[in-house]
Amino acid sequence: MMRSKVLSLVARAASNRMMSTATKLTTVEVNDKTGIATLTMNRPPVNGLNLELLQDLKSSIDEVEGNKSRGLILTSSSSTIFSAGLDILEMYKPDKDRIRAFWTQLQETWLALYGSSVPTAAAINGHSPAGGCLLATSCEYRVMVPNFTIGLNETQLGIVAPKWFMASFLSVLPQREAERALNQGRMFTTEEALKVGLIDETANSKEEAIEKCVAFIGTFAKVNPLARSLTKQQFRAADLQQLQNERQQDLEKFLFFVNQPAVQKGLGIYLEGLKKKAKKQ
Ligand SMILES: CCCC/C=C/CC(=O)SCCNC(=O)CCNC(=O)[C@H](O)C(C)(C)COP(=O)(O)OP(=O)(O)OC[C@H]1O[C@@H](n2cnc3c(N)ncnc32)[C@H](O)[C@@H]1OP(=O)(O)O
Repeated sequence: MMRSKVLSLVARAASNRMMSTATKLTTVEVNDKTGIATLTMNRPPVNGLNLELLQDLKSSIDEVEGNKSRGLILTSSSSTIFSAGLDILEMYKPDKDRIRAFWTQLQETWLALYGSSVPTAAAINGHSPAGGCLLATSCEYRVMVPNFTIGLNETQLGIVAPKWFMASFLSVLPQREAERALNQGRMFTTEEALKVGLIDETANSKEEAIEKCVAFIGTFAKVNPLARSLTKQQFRAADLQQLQNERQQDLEKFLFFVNQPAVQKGLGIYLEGLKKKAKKQ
């Protein structure tokens, strides 16, 4: 029996970056029986990670950290998309102040998720490119539904994944696999992802994926929570510290890169391609 506690009612959905409406972009439901929180992204059509969704994700993660949940499961309300990654509209012809806030928020959200003290798992119930893959690989365990794709495809867009994207990827894949996949901008099918170890299990539905995430989190039931979380944090400390130390440089590097005319041109062409494809469907 699930008592649905919507802990995070969030505001300011912006499918257009100038417009804000009172829609919740993330919800957190804590299961009374298991004590595990399910954090659901809800920004149609593709859970594009814009400033507001990133803010909501961060406050939901904080909420879960603060409410003594036994674990966090990240998933999506869409039946076909986990997250399409960063909202390209945030990076294409960007507003000067907003893009700073956007990247800073992305850093904060990653630090909170990758460094979370509670056990984390992703129920990947749809496509999960780029920033979507970053969120999934920031969790400790991944269960994915068949017939979708996951990966860091940045080079396909003519952009370069920052070091901390690579750190998350490398926490899951061996260096050789990670390097090759990133250089290729490779998207893995569910089956390929399982084979290479990018995901831990497959499931036939979102519900089954969540059950498997619950079972993973359950493996810690008899482990001392403080010892577990300190151990996790020691494993991740170097990656977290590196970004903490370089946050300002990382921001300036991103701004410099994204504002290059060639990068802007590439993003424009990519967006146009996405829009044409969407119209054809
Ligand atoms: C510069 C330093 C490093 C920066 C790091 C960046 C990391 C990133 O995350 S970059 C973003 C990379 N993401 C992608 O490449 C994903 C692109 N999207 C897709 O491949 C597909 O949309 C999908 C597989 C996720 C879903 O396919 P589906 O057929 O269901 O939906 P579509 O018809 O393609 O899309 C619907 C709608 O959404 C728009 N859209 C899709 N993805 C994005 C996005 N990432 N940002 C902004 N908008 C996106 C798409 O254009 C359609 O819009 P319209 O309905 O208005 O045409």
